[in-house]
Amino acid sequence: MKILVVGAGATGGYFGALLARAGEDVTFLVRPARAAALRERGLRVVGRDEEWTVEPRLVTADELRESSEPYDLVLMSVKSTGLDRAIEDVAPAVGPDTAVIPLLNGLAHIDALNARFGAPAVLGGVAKVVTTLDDSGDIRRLAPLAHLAFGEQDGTVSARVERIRKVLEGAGIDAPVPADVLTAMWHKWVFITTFGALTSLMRGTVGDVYDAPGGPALGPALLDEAAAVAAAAGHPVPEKERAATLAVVSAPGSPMVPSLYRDLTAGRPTEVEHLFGDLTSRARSLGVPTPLLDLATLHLRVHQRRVTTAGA
Ligand SMILES: NC(=O)C1=CN([C@@H]2O[C@H](COP(=O)(O)OP(=O)(O)OC[C@H]3O[C@@H](n4cnc5c(N)ncnc54)[C@H](OP(=O)(O)O)[C@@H]3O)[C@@H](O)[C@H]2O)C=CC1
Ligand SMILES: CC(C)(CO)C(=O)C(=O)O
Repeated sequence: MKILVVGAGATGGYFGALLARAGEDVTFLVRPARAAALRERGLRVVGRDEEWTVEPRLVTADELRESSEPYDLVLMSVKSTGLDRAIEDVAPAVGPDTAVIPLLNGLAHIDALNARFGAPAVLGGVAKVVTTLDDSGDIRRLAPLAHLAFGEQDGTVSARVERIRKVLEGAGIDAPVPADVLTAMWHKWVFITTFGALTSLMRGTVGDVYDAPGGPALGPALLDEAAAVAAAAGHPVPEKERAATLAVVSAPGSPMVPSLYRDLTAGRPTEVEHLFGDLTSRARSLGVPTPLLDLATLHLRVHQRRVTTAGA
C-alpha cells in the first residue's frame, strides 16, 4: 500500500514513523524547511524511554505535481490552519482509488475534503496520541497512546477499510473501526473542546485548575455545554465517554494539557476557529447556550489576533 503522510509533525510524523519502521511504503509530503531538517537529522521519535530514527522518504508539493502516480492512502495530518493549502498541495496524489484519512481534531475538515476530493474518497478519522515537536524537530511522545480510529463515512466496513486496518495494526497502531466514525469524531471534538477550554481559559494544567478552590466545577460545566451541542446535532455522548472525559479533566495534580494549550502558551496560532468557532456557531444554529465555550472562543480569538497581527 503506497502511503502519503501530509505533514511530518507531531501526529503525522509519529504515525508515519511507526508505519515506516514496520516496513510500509511511506512518503511524507513536507515543505522545504521541514524537508531540509529531516534530511539532516532523520525523523526521530523520542521520549518515554525510547529513541529511534527512520530515514523518511520525502516529497515536496512541487515534486508531487511533476509525478502523476496516485497513492493508495493519504493521511492528512496538518493543523486546520494549514488545511486549505495542504489540500491543494496533496491533490496530485489523490486518484480515483485513493483513500484519504484526516487526523485533525474537529469536524469541518470533512466538508472541505469532501468538496475537493468527493465524499467516497474521504474516510473519517480520530487520532489519539500525545505527541509534540520538540525544539530539535523530533517527535516527542508524552504518553503511550497510538490510536487511530477510522472508517467510511457511511459506516460500511469496506475491503479498503480492512486492508488499511491490517497495515495500521501491523505497525503497532491501535486501529478500531467504529460503527459510526462521524459520531466518534463528534465525541472526540466534545472531549478536546472541554479539555482545551479548561486549560486555555485558566492557563494551567488540569491539576492547576482542579486543585484551586472552585476549580473542580469547571470541567463538568464545560463538558455539559459541549455535550449538549453534540446531542442537539444528533450525536449524544454516551455515559461511558462522559465519564472518561470527566476523569481526564477532574484529576488532582494532573500535568495534562492538550496540543491547543501547548500552541497557546508557546505564542503560536491555535485551531480556534476549527475547534471552538465551529462548535459555538453550530450551538447558535441549534439554539444551545454555550456561555463558557463562547468565553473560551473569545479568549483564543484575542490570542489569535495578537499573534497573527504580530506575524503580519
Ligand atoms: N499533537 C497531538 O497530540 C494531537 C493532535 N491532533 C490533531 O492533529 C492535527 C495535527 O496536529 P499536530 O500533528 O499536532 O500539528 P503539527 O503542527 O505538529 O504538525 C503539522 C505539520 O503539518 C505541516 N504542514 C502544514 N502545511 C503543510 C503543507 N501544505 N504541506 C506539507 N506539510 C504541511 C507542518 O509543517 P511545517 O514545518 O512546514 O510548518 C507541521 O509539521 C491537529 O488538528 C490536532 O488538533 C490530534 C490528536 C493528538
Ligand atoms: C488530547 C489529545 C492528546 C488526545 O489525542 C489531543 O487530541 C490533543 O492534544 O490535541
